[in-house]
Amino acid sequence: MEFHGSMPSHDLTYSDVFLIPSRSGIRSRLDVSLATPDGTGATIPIVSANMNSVTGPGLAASLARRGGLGVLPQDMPLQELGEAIAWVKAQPTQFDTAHVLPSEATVEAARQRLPALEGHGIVVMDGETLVGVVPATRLGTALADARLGDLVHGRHPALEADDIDSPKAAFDAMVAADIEFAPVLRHGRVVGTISRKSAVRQAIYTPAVDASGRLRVAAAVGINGDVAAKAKALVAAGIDVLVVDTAHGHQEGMIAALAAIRSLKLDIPIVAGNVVTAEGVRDLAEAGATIAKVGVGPGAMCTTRMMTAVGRPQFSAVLETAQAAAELGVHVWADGGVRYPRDVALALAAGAASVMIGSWFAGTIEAPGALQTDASGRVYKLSWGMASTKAVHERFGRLDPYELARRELFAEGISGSSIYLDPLRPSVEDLLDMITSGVRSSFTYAGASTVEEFHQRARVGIQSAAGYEEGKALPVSW
Ligand SMILES: NC(=O)C1=CN([C@@H]2O[C@H](COP(=O)(O)OP(=O)(O)OC[C@H]3O[C@@H](n4cnc5c(N)ncnc54)[C@H](OP(=O)(O)O)[C@@H]3O)[C@@H](O)[C@H]2O)C=CC1
Ligand SMILES: Nc1nc2c(ncn2[C@@H]2O[C@H](COP(=O)(O)O)[C@@H](O)[C@H]2O)c(=O)[nH]1
Ligand SMILES: [K+]
Repeated sequence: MEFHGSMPSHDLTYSDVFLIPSRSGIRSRLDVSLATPDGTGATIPIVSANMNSVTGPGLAASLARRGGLGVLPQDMPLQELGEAIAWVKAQPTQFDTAHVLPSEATVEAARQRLPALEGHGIVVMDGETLVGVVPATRLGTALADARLGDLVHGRHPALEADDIDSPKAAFDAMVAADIEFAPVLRHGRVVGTISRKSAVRQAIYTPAVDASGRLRVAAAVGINGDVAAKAKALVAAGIDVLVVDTAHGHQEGMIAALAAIRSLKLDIPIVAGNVVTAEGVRDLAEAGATIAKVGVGPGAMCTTRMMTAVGRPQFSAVLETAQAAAELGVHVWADGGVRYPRDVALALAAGAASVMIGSWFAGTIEAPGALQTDASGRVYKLSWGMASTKAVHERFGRLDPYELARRELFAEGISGSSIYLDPLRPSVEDLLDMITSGVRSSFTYAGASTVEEFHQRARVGIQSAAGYEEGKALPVSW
């Protein structure tokens, strides 16, 4: 990356900067590879944050199916983590995971899973028997206490897995049957679902899979307790990447945790953070991390900057740490503060190998937790910071009340935030479409066909607040 003009002496965040187009030999945005060079096997440079409101098994599977990587949070009990990892590994790579409910379930229960929007549906099953399909749009008009079984009318067409020899064949079959969405069967058993959109996605994305062809997944550990034992258990459960995570990653406790993990000689990428300086990256790399997680304070749920003044504008944090990482042959994940596809492009321009997204993904169908509806009918999910009073309470609820009260005093995050689903992009996959199409386009503007080339070729300028404002669309006349 190079600055257009001179490099400023003050630190910059994503809104302060923009990308300048340069002569390009890339003819199509589809000629761009978004695969990350960080050794995680992800085919798009997107990871989901290890936050309880963001990454559960459902989101991790959908993300990996489109080439990204979900990081399960350190707060899940080990047994639950093991089950979540096994569940992700058992999900189809080619088809979507079905939203299954029994015929006795109510419309209300279904509404907590899916918004009443086209392209989605509930597969109604009693045990192994397929009863039928309720398109999600039907949930908008049905009575809340109606049984799903009573909403199944006629036989909704299903697709035979073995008949679908290409995404286009699946798409065409749905057009011919005049449906947006179908269950997929193999030998009479439901093996997943497919929609017109997911058929198109299948042709564009490459799933992130392990050596056995199963979806990849990561999990996080903190720095306290028997870190090595937990890391070992997670690797035995099947994780592909380990994340060692704490607010202040440049501390002796982290170095000791990494030393304990190093002694296990695990053959997977080890991510550690969070840091925002070159020295931080050097110390983590020396202790055994292959990826440094970068970002203190940019997160949407994060109050660290206002509580402590500590942190660093994220563009400069990524730029400095990525330069240090490149010298050491390690990588950087840019963690936090991403609100638009442009932020992902700028994090990659600054040298990040992957970009971690939290709160934006909390407002999706796949995020953990039930959908809620506000007084005006808008659908949202709850989110909260991992250092918030709520998270601390859940993490240490089993402790002695005095110890819990002591820890709650140190909260550095928001406990209750409503993240609204975008009616045009209710699924994490819709957000991935938006992000990756934006970033593919950024790459071609820079004449780059890979993440490494983008690191080399990106030209970044500095803009005023008015410059940033000018870039926004104006949905109403002025
Ligand atoms: N990226 C960011 O900006 C931030 C992210 N977070 C996220 O919140 C979650 C919880 O993290 P965390 O609070 O570190 O909890 P952890 O359970 O990982 O514990 C952190 C350990 O470090 C010690 N410590 C020393 N100084 C600090 C400090 N300034 N802040 C926090 N701990 C410190 C703590 O001791 P003691 O409690 O006795 O002080 C404790 O032993 C993580 O997922 C983390 O990523 C949290 C804050 C900022
Ligand atoms: N200071 C805090 N940081 C937090 C907390 N919970 C999460 N985080 C960090 O934010 C990113 C995600 O950022 P987002 O803008 O995409 O939401 C996450 O990975 C953590 O590093 C918190 O309670 N306090
Ligand atoms: K913030």
